[in-house]
Formats: sequence, C-alpha cells, structure tokens
Amino acid sequence: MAISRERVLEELARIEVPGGGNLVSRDLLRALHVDSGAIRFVIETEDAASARALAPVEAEAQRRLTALCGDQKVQIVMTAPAASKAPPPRAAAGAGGGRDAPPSMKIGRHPTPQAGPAPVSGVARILAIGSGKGGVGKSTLTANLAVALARQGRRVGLLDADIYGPSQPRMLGLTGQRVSGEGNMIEPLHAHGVTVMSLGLMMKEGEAVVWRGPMLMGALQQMLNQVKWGELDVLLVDLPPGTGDVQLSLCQKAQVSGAIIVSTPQDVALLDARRAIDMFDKLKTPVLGLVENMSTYICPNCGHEAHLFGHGGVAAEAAKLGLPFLGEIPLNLEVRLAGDDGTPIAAGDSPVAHSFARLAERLVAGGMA
Ligand SMILES: Nc1ncnc2c1ncn2[C@@H]1O[C@H](COP(=O)(O)OP(=O)(O)OP(=O)(O)O)[C@@H](O)[C@H]1O
Repeated sequence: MAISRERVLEELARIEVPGGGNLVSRDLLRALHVDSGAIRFVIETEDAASARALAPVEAEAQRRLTALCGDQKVQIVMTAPAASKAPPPRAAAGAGGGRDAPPSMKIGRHPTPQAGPAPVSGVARILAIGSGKGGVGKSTLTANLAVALARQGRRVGLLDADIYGPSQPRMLGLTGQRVSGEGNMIEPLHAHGVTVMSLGLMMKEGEAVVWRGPMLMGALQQMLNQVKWGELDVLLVDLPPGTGDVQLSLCQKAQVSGAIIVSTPQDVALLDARRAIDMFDKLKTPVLGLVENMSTYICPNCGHEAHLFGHGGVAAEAAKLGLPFLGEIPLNLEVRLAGDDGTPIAAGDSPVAHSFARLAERLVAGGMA
C-alpha cells in the first residue's frame, strides 16, 4: 500500500543530520511530492560542503523510504547554491506593529487617486508573471525570460514587484547597488540588457518591509510611474506568489497586457495556479498562457532523465483550461547556481538557455513581447 505524505514526513523526522536536529526540524526539505506512484523531494543545503556532509543522510532517507513503501519510487535530489545567502526579508501585508513609513526616496506612500488602469509612459506592453504558490521559480523565470528577450533585440524592463522578498537584484547581479533619483523620478539600473527596478534596490540588505495595503499600492504605483523606464517593448512584472494586494493593485493601476502563470507539474502547485488564473480572470487581465518550470531533471552524472515533480501536468492543465502552453524549463542545478551568481543562465549558451530562448521566441512571435 502506498504510504502517505504524513508517514513520509514522520520517517524523515527520524533521520538525524550532522550538527543536530533532523531533516524536517532543520527545514531542509523542499517540494515534497507524494502520490501512489512516487515519493519525490529535494534536500536543500547551504553549500557544497554541507551537501557532501549530508550524503549519508540522503542515502539513509532513500533506504528507509524504499523499505517502507510498496510500489512508490523514491527520488531524492540534493541541491546547493553557489554561495549561501540570507533569505529575503518577508512580512505579511497588513501585519500590525511594523514600520509603515517609506524606507527612502519617498517610495511607499498612499496611492494617488486614479480613474482606472493607465498605461505606463513609453512602455508598449506590460506582462505580469504570476504563480499561485511560492518557490515554483517565478522570479527565476522572469529574470531569464527578460534576458532571453533582450538577447533577441527586444527593449525589456523588469519590475520586481515581489515587495516582501525582492530577489531580482541578486539574480541579476545588482546586490548592494542603489537606484538614484532626480526630482521625483527614479533612474533604474541596467543588467544583462534589461532595465531593472526593484524595491530591493532602495533598501539596505536584510531590511524588512512591513507596509499595509494602501502603502503597497502607493509603492507599486510609484515604481510604475516614477521610474524612467524609457521606451520599452515589454515590461515584465515579477509578482509575489498568490493572489493578494499587489496583484490587485497592479491590474487596477496599470494597463496590463496579460499574465503568464508559472507552475511546477505537481498537483498542489497546479491547484494554486488555477486560483491565480481565476484571480486574473476576475481582474479582467487575460491569461496569455502557462509555463512549466522544474519540468524534467537530467542527472549531471549519468544523463538519466527523471520527472521529479511529474511531467506534462501543466500542459495538460493548459489544454483543460483552453489556455496556451508556452513552454517548459527543466530542473537544473545550473539554473539555480547562475541565479545565485547574478548572471541568469539565459545569458549563456547551454541547453537550458535555449529553453528560455524558445519561450522568448514564442512570446515575440505571438505579439506578446
Ligand atoms: N528550473 C530550475 N532549476 C533549478 N532550480 C530552480 C529552477 N527554477 C527555480 N529554481 C530555484 O528554486 C528556488 C526558488 O525559485 P524562485 O525564487 O525563482 O521562485 P519563486 O516562485 O519566485 O519564489 P517566491 O515567489 O517564493 O519568491 C531558487 O533557489 C531558484 O534558484
């Protein structure tokens, strides 16, 4: 009989890790997927040395789970970033007791009354990149898609609207840099051919944003309208995960051409993706299509192709919903290392870079970017 997710977690909580605690209490598990056919998850470590130290733990997890389950296959992948990083600051909208004054440069104020969604001066199209669930690779996809589009000669902007955890400065190699201002206009930064604005470029590293809804709306409005975007063919907006204030504000304030939804093939991620699609429908923002991230995993040692989170689930979901399926990006350690390094993999010439290039081509060919 197939074992349940709870039973898997119970078993993994019995495996001690070097330095104390167990796989669960040390929060080392990611993307746990349990169904009747398979148990799959990622063990996320801080760096290559921790990954080596955890190799016996991975083997023990494999051994125990294989002994426990009947027909379920056990697939475990260990990942480690190039450099350890502090997690981005996160806080919930509406959280009380926090600072809700602007951090600097007067970003973060109450919104200016506006009749309806307005265009952003000089920007031909605005594409919202959303996901129902966090951690599916939305920011990674946005950064790489922006770079891939820029390499195809498009004039591309990227607005990091993941206000609670802006990760674009790190992914695009802009950590520690600041935007400058002139009058009430902000000069954005440029990286890998992309014009970039992020709240992370206005805050000290590790500084948390605790703004209430109206302050968020004001900050977003300013980042759209008080940034010298210049002439752009497309502005990609990296949204926070889920269906909250920022999504609502963006679609109410700006003329968004459409939304692209990123999901992994897991059922639970797809369920959340459906919620995101429903939200964009309600906001009357057309959903242009779905992208499957972490689609397949090619073992760098033996070349074996595994479908860690399943495969094809997003394409099937798109077909069911009558939406275009825009493409798939494999699960590949290089994607993550490149993101942590500040040079998105799409800037190079690897097979994964070609996956992003194909996605960009499809958007350009479809008049979306
Ligand atoms: N195709 C991929 N292959 C390998 N690692 C990936 C891939 N896509 C994303 N990742 C890694 O997964 C982690 C989560 O990705 P990312 O931050 O882009 O997700 P997100 O959906 O934007 O999350 P959040 O909304 O919570 O900020 C990162 O460490 C990233 O490097």
